[in-house]
Amino acid sequence: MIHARQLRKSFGSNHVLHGIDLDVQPGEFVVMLGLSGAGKSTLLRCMNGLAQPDSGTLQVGGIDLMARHSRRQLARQAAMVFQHHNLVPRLSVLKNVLTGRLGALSTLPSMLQLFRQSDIALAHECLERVGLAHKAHERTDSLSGGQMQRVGIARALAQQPQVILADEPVASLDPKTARSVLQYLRDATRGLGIAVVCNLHQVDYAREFGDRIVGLAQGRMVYDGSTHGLDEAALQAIYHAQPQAVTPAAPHPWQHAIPAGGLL
Ligand SMILES: Nc1ncnc2c1ncn2[C@@H]1O[C@H](COP(=O)(O)OP(=O)(O)OP(=O)(O)O)[C@@H](O)[C@H]1O
Repeated sequence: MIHARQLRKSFGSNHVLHGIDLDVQPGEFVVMLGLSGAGKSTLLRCMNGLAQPDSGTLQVGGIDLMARHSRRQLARQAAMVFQHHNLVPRLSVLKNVLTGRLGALSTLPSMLQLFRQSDIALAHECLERVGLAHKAHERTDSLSGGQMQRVGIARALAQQPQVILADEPVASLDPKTARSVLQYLRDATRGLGIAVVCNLHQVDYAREFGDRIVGLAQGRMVYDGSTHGLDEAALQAIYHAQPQAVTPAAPHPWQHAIPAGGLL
């Protein structure tokens, strides 16, 4: 699904990603943790084709993101769920979900938004997966924040992607609603074998919903392992990072979980 090797990205003199190695399998729910500025969004943006890595290799759903590719080609493999859901408020819930099908239409039908019956059926099915089938014909701005985020998930599912990239999808939601949204995201993607990489700031949610945790600190992967292995030492490395201390010469108890070559 996702294969990154020695991925590096800088903005001018700001070296943001320092050689990331990451493999994500179908159906896996990977939560990415790290301080603000650790490089989590930049890594997701590289995977979504919104940022171009400087070097290394990166494949998402079989597409080589270091080579030329079309947005449409990538949209069929990777869908994004945003913090502020990026929906069109005045459109119906169903129409917002159908925008996830635009990349699958040829140019003219896409410009005229002429959806096929099969696209409409799929959009209804995606709404059902997030428990919102009954809201299909309501205006999107009549929904609550949690419901809107579920529409964002349904739109991503409607792309029929192999990978969903979620950038802090529950940052603006109360804890109960946040849990319900993450539950829908996990259940829907697991049922369909879609790989998820989800940036979160809440360690509790990461432990509850992640199959696996990836910890970034100052653009380096300092933890890659199970939720059970996310102990104090791992949290210390992620949130109080001194990257020069995290080297093969000074192993941490959880270091076995990090792929070879993934520390520098
Ligand atoms: N388009 C850009 N142009 C210049 N610098 C950028 C750009 N995008 C990100 N950066 C810089 O890259 C670094 C990492 O930012 P990034 O948003 O990836 O971190 P993050 O871990 O996602 O943080 P947060 O949790 O706050 O979203 C920061 O120093 C940021 O200023």
